[in-house]
Amino acid sequence: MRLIIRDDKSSVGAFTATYIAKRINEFKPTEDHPNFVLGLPTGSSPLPVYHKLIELYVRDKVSFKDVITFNMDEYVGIPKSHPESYHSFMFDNFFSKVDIDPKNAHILNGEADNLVEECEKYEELIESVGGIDLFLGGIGEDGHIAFNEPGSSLASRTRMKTLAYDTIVANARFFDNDIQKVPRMALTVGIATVMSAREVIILITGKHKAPALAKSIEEGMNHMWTVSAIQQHPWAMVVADEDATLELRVGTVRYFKSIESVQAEQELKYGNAALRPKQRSIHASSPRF
Ligand SMILES: O=P(O)(O)OC[C@H]1O[C@](O)(CO)[C@@H](O)[C@@H]1O
Repeated sequence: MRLIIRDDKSSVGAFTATYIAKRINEFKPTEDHPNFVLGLPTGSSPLPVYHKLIELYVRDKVSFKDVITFNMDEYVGIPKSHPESYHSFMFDNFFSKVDIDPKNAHILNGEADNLVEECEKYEELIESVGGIDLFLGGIGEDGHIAFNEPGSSLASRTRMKTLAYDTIVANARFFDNDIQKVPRMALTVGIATVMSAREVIILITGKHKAPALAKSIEEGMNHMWTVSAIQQHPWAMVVADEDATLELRVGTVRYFKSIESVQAEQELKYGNAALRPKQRSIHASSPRF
C-alpha cells in the first residue's frame, strides 16, 4: 500500500485526478475488456478530484467517452431527483460536466421495487464489463468505506445497509441539519466489491478523519474500521492531506514520504509501466473474500 501525503484537500484532488486521468489514458482496450471501468464515491472528499478531472477534460487532457463508471452507494427511499440523492450529486458535480455517455454511468437505484435483486444485478453488471479497474473511495470518520459501517463483513458484496447513527448525524449537514430528514438505509457496494478492483485509491482528508487513517494503516485489519481491508489489497493507495496525518506516528509519515520519493526517482529511470497494476490481473491476484 502507498500513502501519499499532500498539503491540503485541493492538492489531494489535483494529485488524484491527474493519476486517474493518466490511468484512463494509458488503458489499452481489448476485446473482452473494451472500456476503462471506474468506481466512484460521493461526499465532500472527492469534490476537488471531480473539479480537477473536469478541468483536465476541458483542457482536452482526458475523455470519459469510453469510460464506464459504478458509484459506490445510494440512499434508499429518496427519489433520484432529490437534490441530496447521489444521482443528483454525481450529475451536478461531475457527469453533466464531462463527456461520459449517460448509459455508462451506473448508480444503484434506491427506489427499485426489489432492492435485493437491484444489488445482485449491480454485482453481475460489474462482472459483465470485466470488473473495476480503479475504485476511488472516501471514508467516514469511523473508517467506513462506501456505507460499510463498522462491523460490516469484510467479505461483503453489494447489499442494503442500515446507516450508523454517527453517519446519520454526519450527513444531516446535507439535509438542512435535520437528522429526521436523513435516510436510514442505503444500498452500497461491499468491502469485497471494492477490494476486487484492480486498483483502489482512498481519499482521507481533514483532521476529523485522522483517527480513522491511523487505525486503518497502523493497526491490524479490522471490521470495526472497514477501510483497513485495503491492507490486503495488492494495489492500494491512500491519498491524505497533512491534517489527516495528525494521529499517525512521525515514523510512519516519514516512512511513506521516503517511499514516495524513491518511487518518483524510479519512475523517472524506468518509466511507470512496471509500477502499475496489470490490466487483467484482477481475478488472478486480488483477494476473493
Ligand atoms: O467525504 P465526506 O463528505 O466526509 O463524506 C464521506 C461519506 O460519503 C460516503 O462515501 C458515502 O458514500 C461515506 O463513505 C461517508 O459517509
